[in-house]
Amino acid sequence: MTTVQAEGLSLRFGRTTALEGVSFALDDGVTGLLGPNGAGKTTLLRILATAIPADAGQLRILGADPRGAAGRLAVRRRLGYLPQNPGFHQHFTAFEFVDYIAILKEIVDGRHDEVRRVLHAVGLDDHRGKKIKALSGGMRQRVGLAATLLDDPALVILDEPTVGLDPEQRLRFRELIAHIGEGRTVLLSTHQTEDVSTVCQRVIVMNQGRIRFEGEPSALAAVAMGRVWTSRARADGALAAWRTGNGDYHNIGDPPPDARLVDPSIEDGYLMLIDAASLAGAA
Ligand SMILES: Nc1ncnc2c1ncn2[C@@H]1O[C@H](COP(=O)(O)OP(=O)(O)OP(=O)(O)O)[C@@H](O)[C@H]1O
Repeated sequence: MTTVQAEGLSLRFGRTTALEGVSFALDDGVTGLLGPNGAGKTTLLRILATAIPADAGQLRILGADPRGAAGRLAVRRRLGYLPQNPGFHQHFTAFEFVDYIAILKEIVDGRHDEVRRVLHAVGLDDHRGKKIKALSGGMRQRVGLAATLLDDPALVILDEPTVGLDPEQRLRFRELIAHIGEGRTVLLSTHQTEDVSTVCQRVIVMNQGRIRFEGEPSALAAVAMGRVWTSRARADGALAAWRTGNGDYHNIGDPPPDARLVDPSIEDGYLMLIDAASLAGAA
């Protein structure tokens, strides 16, 4: 069974169209959700997490329709959601925070064992007695991730969990996400194309409330095939160009006839997909 099936989801906040006709399907494995600021990623995740309803469209999550109270409850029982700002209680220990979420989730039998299990799963055995305020950003994110894993959810929704982490913490966090994606459905919102290339089997790109791409990461890179080249000097007419470590310029756009074409990356494909204004901003 497809975990998530969305058809034509739309949502407006006053005059702002946050989502417009969004359709996609999610299955087991990790799917990355990429898009610039304001693309509609968080709004979409909140709808999938049943925190807010869409104005229009059809949605089935784990076979249930979240428009009705019974459907919402069925989804929530099998869902793990890590919002952008999980609202950690700074004076709680890691154990107390996850236990608090376990209480809210109405886990009754073996609750403390379950809290220990998820803290172990994210590598926090040695830190569970530490106060949240004393943990590093990466460890704090792991506490949040532990809470999303309570009761072994079938669908895990993570909103920009790698923001603010240093490279090593990001690497460790990616390893955890890859592991979590084995045998369940994970939707990972991110600004980092590297998150997508390292752990995602599929990727969705959003911009201005619409889906611009859905497919495998390699297919996202292929969007820029024949449109990426290097040059000694900044190329005229490139949509985006930046100087690389060896002093050459990396250019995206319509190449001149004698251009030294290079294989595009996922980032190149992503930049090709979003609009010219965003490309100018990225240059
Ligand atoms: N509660 C709200 N009230 C009014 N407008 C909102 C609300 N939530 C989101 N929006 C607007 O909807 C659009 C989509 O916002 P959203 O937060 O979903 O984007 P995003 O892709 O998650 O951005 P970011 O990467 O910056 O987190 C934006 O224009 C935003 O200002």
